[in-house]
Amino acid sequence: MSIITIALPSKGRMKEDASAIFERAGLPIVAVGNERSYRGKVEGHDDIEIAFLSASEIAREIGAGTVDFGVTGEDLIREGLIDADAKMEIAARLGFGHADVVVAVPEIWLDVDTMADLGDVAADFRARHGRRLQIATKYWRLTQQHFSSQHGIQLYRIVESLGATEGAPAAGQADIIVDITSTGSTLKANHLKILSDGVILKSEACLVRARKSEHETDARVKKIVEAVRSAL
Ligand SMILES: Nc1ncnc2c1ncn2[C@@H]1O[C@H](COP(=O)(O)OP(=O)(O)OP(=O)(O)O)[C@@H](O)[C@H]1O
Ligand SMILES: O=P(O)(O)OC[C@H]1O[C@H](OP(=O)(O)OP(=O)(O)O)[C@H](O)[C@@H]1O
Repeated sequence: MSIITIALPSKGRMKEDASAIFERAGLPIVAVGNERSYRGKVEGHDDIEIAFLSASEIAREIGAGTVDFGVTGEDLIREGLIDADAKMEIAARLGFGHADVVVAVPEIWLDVDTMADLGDVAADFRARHGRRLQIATKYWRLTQQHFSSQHGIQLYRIVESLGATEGAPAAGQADIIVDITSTGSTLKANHLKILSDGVILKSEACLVRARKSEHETDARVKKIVEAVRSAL
């Protein structure tokens, strides 16, 4: 019988919650070898293999179809995969790892409250400042979709930020940001405000299935989804 592979977070904020859900689903996970091993099994199910990977790697492996299921954030899936819906299905939203991907601007931009206002700012930016509006983010794809496709804003430049994104405007590295927020305290501490229509994605941890034709005739696939859903 073929092996079904499930990728779970090996570290970080989603690790414990992901394991707990599988435990409640009646699919208790045990490490193969010692505690530090990146391979696991599901007790009593020799045909299921667990791969412990980082949350962003899980998105990539789902896209490549090298694993059957994964638990990761929807933000990482939609940012990491071109045409995500063709490659994967969100089988369950798991109720943890909540974070919103948002557009935030300096609080002192008093007359900028919407994406349309921001579009006006972007259009004037070069004339006023001699350069394009700069957006600090690690979410390139989501930013481009939201600005260009959804709001028709083309005049901007993305400045890649790999951390402390909220500090970029004060540091003069960018004018505004696109990043995740959960409590909002980091935005507040950096005097940034979310635009009223600036929520790009409401993300949470999801059970994601790679779309593979062999899943259609595999009863185990349906069983895993049902077990996880029943644990929520
Ligand atoms: N406050 C938060 N800060 C960062 N990520 C959060 C937060 N709340 C929820 N998340 C979610 O957690 C996921 C990222 O988790 P984690 O930081 O463990 O992954 P990762 O370790 O960053 O992966 P990698 O190491 O490859 O970058 C994302 O889906 C993100 O939306
Ligand atoms: O809205 P808040 O509750 O303030 O959370 C949002 C912040 O948390 C995350 O950073 P974190 O310090 O966790 O580091 P990371 O991005 O490297 O995971 C995220 O990148 C934001 O900066």
